Parts: sequence; C-alpha cells; structure tokens
Amino acid sequence: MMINKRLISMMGDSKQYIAWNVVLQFLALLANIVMIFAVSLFLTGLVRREPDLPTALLYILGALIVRFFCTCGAASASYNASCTVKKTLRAAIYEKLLRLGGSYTQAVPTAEVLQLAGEGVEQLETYFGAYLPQFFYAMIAPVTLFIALAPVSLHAAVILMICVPLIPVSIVAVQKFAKKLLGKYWGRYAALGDSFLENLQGLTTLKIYQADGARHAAMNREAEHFRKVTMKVLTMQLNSIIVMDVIAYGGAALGIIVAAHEFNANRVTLPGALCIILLSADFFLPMRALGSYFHVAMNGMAASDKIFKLLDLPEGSARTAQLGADCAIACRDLHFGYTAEKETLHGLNLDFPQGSFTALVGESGCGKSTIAAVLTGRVSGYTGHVTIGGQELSAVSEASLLKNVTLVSLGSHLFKGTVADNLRMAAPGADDGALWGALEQVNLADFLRSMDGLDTPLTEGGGNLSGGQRQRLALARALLHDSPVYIFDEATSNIDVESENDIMAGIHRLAGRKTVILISHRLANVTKADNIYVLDHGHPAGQGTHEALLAQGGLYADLWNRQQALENYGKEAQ
Ligand SMILES: Nc1ncnc2c1ncn2[C@@H]1O[C@H](COP(=O)(O)OP(=O)(O)OP(=O)(O)O)[C@@H](O)[C@H]1O
Repeated sequence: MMINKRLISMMGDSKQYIAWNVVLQFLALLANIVMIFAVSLFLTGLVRREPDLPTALLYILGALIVRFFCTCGAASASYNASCTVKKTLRAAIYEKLLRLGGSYTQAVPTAEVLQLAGEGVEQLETYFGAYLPQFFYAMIAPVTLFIALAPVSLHAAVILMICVPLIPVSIVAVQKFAKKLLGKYWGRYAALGDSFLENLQGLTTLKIYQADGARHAAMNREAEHFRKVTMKVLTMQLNSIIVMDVIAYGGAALGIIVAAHEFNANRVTLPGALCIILLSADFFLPMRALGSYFHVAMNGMAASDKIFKLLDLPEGSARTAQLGADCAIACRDLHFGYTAEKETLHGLNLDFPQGSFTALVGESGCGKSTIAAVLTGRVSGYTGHVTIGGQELSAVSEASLLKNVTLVSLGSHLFKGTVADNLRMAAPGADDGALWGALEQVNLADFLRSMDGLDTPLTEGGGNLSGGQRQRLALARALLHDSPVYIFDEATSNIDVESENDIMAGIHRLAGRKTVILISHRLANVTKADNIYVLDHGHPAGQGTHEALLAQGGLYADLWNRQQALENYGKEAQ
C-alpha cells in the first residue's frame, strides 16, 4: 500500500535511517509495555493495600528514560531520512535540467519546475520521514502487543487484533479517490503558479494596456478553482480521519468492555484487566498515525508523479562531444517545428564557414530567430543535420557549445551588480584594461567614466541604463567572451541610430576575425556580408551577396526596395 518502488530506489542512505526509526519506536513500545505492567501491578497492590512504590517507580522511571531517548532518536532518524531523500531528489531534478539544457522550457514551464523542486520535494518529507517508518512500525506494534497481552487474556487480545486491520481497510477505500483528487490539486496548483509568474513578469505591459484588471479577474477565477479543490482535499482528509478515529477509539473502548467482562467472569486478574484497559488504545494508535501521515504522504506521492514525469522527459542522445578550434557550421535539410503539428523550418541548407560573415534575412516570422535557437541549443528535436566543426550539434555538450557560440539578442540579460560584474561574467580573468578596451569598442567608455566607471551599479535587467546603453554593454560583454562564433539576433532593434551604428561597426570589426551570423530585419545592415540567406516562411528564398541578390530580383530585392522607399520617404519628410 503506497510503497512506491521508484521512490524507494532513490532513498540511498535513507534506508538505514528508516530502519533506525522503526527499531527505536519498537524499543519505545517495549518500554511502554513494561511501564504499563508496572503501573498495573502497583495499582493492584494499592487496591490490596500492599503497594510496592520503590519497585514500581524504578520500572516507570527506567521505562520513561528509555522512551525519551528512543523518541528523540526516532525523530532525528526521521529528519535524516527525509533530508537525504530531499537532497537526492533536488539533485536529480537539477541534473536533469542541466541535461535537458536551455531547451527545457519546451517541455515544462519554469514555474512548474520551481514548484516541484521546492514544495513538491518538501511534501515528500512526510512520506520518507514519517509515513514509511510508520508503515513498518504499524505492522510490528499490534503483533508485539498481541504477544504481550495474549498470556493475560487471549480473548481480549484476539478481539483487539481483529479490529486493527479495519483502519488500513478504510485507508485503501479512500486511496483511489484521493489519488485522483490530489492529481487534480497539483494540476491546479501548477497552473496557478504559471499564471502568477507570467503576470508578474509582464505586469508593466499589462498596466500599459490596462489589461491587468482582466488578468486579475482570470487569476482570481483560477485561485477560486484551486481553493475549491483544496477544500475538497481537506474535506476528504478530515472525513477519512474521522472514520479512522471512530475505528481506533471504538476498538479501544471494545477492549475495555471485554477486559471488564473477563474480569467479571473471573477469567482475568485485576492487574491483567488494568493492562488490557491501559494498552488497548496502543493497539490502534500506530495505525491511526499511519492513516494521518497517509494523507500528507499521498500529496507527496502526487507531487512525485509530476517529478518523475519531469525526470523521464526524453533527453535525446548524450551530449558529450567537445568542440575544437574548427567551428564551421553547416545545416543540411534542416527541419524544425516547435510543435509536432506545425513545422517552422522546412529543409534548409545553410553554410557558415569559419571566419565568414553571413546574414539571415526575411520577413517577420520567417524563422530567423528559430535558426539562432537551433544553433545555440535552446531548442532541441531538429531533423536533418546541423554540424559544427564536423560534429552533429545535438551531440555537442551544452557547455562546449555555449563556450564557442555567443548569442547577442535583444533579450541578453544584464544582472543587478556593477558593470564590471556583468562584463567579467564573460571573461572571469580579464583585467580592468581589457574591460575598458571592450567598452571603448562599443562607445560606452566615455559615458561610464562620467559615472562610477567599472563600479557603476546596475539595477535588475540593467534598468537604470537606456535601451541603447544596455545593448552596447551586452555587446561589450559578448566581445570579451572571445568565442569563435557570434550570432547577433536583432541586436540593434529598437535603439537609437547612434547606438545602432556603434554596434554595427563593432560587428563588422569582429567579422574579419570570427564567424559572424547576423540576423537583421534592416537590410542596410547586411549589405557587407559575405553571404546572405533569404528566408520565406521557413523556406529558402535565395542566397548570395547583396549585389547578387539585388540582381536576381527576388524576395530580397523586393524587401530592399520597400525598405529603401520607406527610409527615403522618412528622410524627405524631415
Ligand atoms: N517558442 C515558440 N513556440 C511556438 N512557436 C514559435 C515559438 N517561437 C517562434 N515560434 C513561431 O515560429 C515562427 C518563426 O519565428 P521566429 O521567431 O524564428 O521568426 P523571426 O524570423 O525571427 O521573426 P522576427 O523577425 O519577427 O523576429 C513564427 O511563426 C512563430 O510564431
């Protein structure tokens, strides 16, 4: 019952702690039996006016001390058992995410990972720390009590023993229903977490469009669904506990009635009857405790189902290959779709020779950023071949890939800290001179000198810089990374002309030394590229130099003429 083999196989060292917990609880039970016998004998002596207080005190005190140490020991073993499992599980989740790499969000939302690794694993604490040891102890305890009480009154011992299994029967009865309900509970919880995180991240946008009220209402509805399912879970648990209480205390009452009856019929002595009365509740308490742990453990089990689903996500082939000095990239018959139903890239053949300057252009949504995502391993599951330095990209370790291929996009994140902290991320050993060199190249040095230099503080996301400054700083950081391949994905979008010119100049300087892939909607930026690939809805639509493509007169020439007309119109209008 509720012994999940897979969870148990992850226990490692926890097994010994669980065994310790059971042994210590068993010793505490033995001490309790001894104490009850001593109390019963003392009370009988008292009735007969010949009490033996010193012997009774000796046994009671001895038993209490043993119980004290056993209970403390059991609690500590329980703590150690759950700690070890929590560490193992969190490490397993973390390692799985590393193996999945940047593409993990394709399969599971970040909020869900956070919930599972945080509270999901926490819920399993009760399963390992309390439920599992109690499961074994609850089997041993009634048998031990039966052996202790059978010589006193076989009749009473048998009746108590027969009532005990009614508690696990009642647990099994609710198990199936509880499993379904808890599956729903975790589903609602994860969905609410996802919406909360997304709304929080997009709060500024929601405020701008005054859409926060509607989102608020939608989240309230989700919260209400979650509240309802939580209340259902609590009601189910409470009802189940009431049933178990009725059985446990009803059974104990039955034991007392039987003891009184047996005593009346002179089939049991007075100390014997007292022993039965005092120990009858102990028959049921371990099972009763198992029942209440069961519900919390069941919640952990529902979380573990989700955790295992995450751990079982397919990883593709092992990514262990390391890149060498050659980082030429080639795509052959490259197909990719974010979903199985819709393909985004339809059989592309692309070449990015070592040291070349290649541009990817095409109308919005044609798949340019998707190519960047494939080349940087942010999405997985392409078909065809993508080789880098002659090795299949899907076999290259993520660390090696990201060390050799630097992506600079609008989304390049700046972290809270100083300018130097952000720059040294890319080159931990770089001295101040090297940092200033990179800042000079992107024309940011003068501005930073007017501030606190390399110690200029940045708020989260570089929020205290302008858009252009942020992009320039991201470019400076990328330059310091000094990788053989650079991909610039709309690195100059939405920024001022001066910043755009500085950044484009930086990219052109880099193009002589590194393999550069430039994605830009503005064709004026790509005219100097060695080769330009034109995409049309994920299909190839021409390649060549700027001049050759213009001469061909296809989609590229069309786009160029439209952009030129727009830019000239803009200039005339000034
Ligand atoms: N994470 C995603 N999940 C599902 N579909 C996506 C995802 N990202 C992009 N797409 C879809 O893939 C297609 C190509 O998108 P992509 O971002 O590669 O285009 P793009 O050429 O870079 O466009 P733009 O110039 O506007 O940035 C689009 O139709 C888009 O809807």
